[in-house]
Amino acid sequence: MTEHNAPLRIATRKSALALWQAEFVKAQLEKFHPGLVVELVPMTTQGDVILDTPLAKIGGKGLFVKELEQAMLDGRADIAVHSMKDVPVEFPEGLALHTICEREDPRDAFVSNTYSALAELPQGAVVGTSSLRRQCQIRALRPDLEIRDLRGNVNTRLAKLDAGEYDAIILAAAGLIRLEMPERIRAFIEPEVSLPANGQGAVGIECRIDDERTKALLAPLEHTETRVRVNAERAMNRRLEGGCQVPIGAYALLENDQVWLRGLVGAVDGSQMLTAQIKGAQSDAESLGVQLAETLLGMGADKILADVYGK
Ligand SMILES: NCc1[nH]cc(CCC(=O)O)c1CC(=O)O
Repeated sequence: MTEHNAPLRIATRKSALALWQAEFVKAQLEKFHPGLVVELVPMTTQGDVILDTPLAKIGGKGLFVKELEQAMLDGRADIAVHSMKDVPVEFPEGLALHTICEREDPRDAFVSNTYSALAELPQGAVVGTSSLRRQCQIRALRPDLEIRDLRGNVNTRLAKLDAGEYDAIILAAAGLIRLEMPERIRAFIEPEVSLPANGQGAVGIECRIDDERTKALLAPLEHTETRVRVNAERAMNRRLEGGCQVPIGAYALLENDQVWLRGLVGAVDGSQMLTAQIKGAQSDAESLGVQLAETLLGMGADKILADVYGK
């Protein structure tokens, strides 16, 4: 048993963005619970070490969370803070996503030192992104552009842009805003052009399901609207078995008491892009996600995803 005044330990990756998110949760916890001591436990994950192989080939985003989850299961840490879009849809036994914090801007951002928007890029311009979701949507809009892989954390990606390797790169706006580089965003790419990844811009907190003290401490950080939106988006991905890095977009908005969920499944080469949408009651957020996934599967998403996974 943990003593009631023991420090709360946050397992975190060491990238600038991961540390920002961990510090953000630490500050929130300290604000809500004066006197609580919160410590960061920085860790290196497999995903941080293997930088030269496309993510889909080495087992996907789960590689960024495994070590953090083991630390919680071993009792070396109490919580892990994640970018929701990097959290696999299923959790290991004994752990759960307990809290979802208020969402930052969910849109993709166009970043360039030369051009001010996607539409202004000249024919054949080189665009960097390693996200299949971004690739297929950009290809559908601008088949003339040359898309090249771009890996690494946010600062590494910006350095590659600045070194002249790309004419432009696409990043999540949320990362640039959090790292206090909003001026890097030359244009926001609206969801109509690039549907965001499920959970993009939201921070989630994972802990042991039997850790009542930690769950009580986390309760005030929960943001209900974000939770409903992300639940709908993740339910869609889960039904599509979009566990790996796949060209899937899922984006929910709340309108009055309704959820408006849009989904997208694309072929990587831009040859096919399926989109669908659904509206319904907030209390049905998850079943709306499942229904939308089934609509997309019925439109042919099953064949596209089988090709991506090489099944
Ligand atoms: N895949 C990496 C990743 N995971 C979370 C963010 C930041 C935005 C967020 O919190 O969703 C980023 C960077 C990016 O996609 O540009």
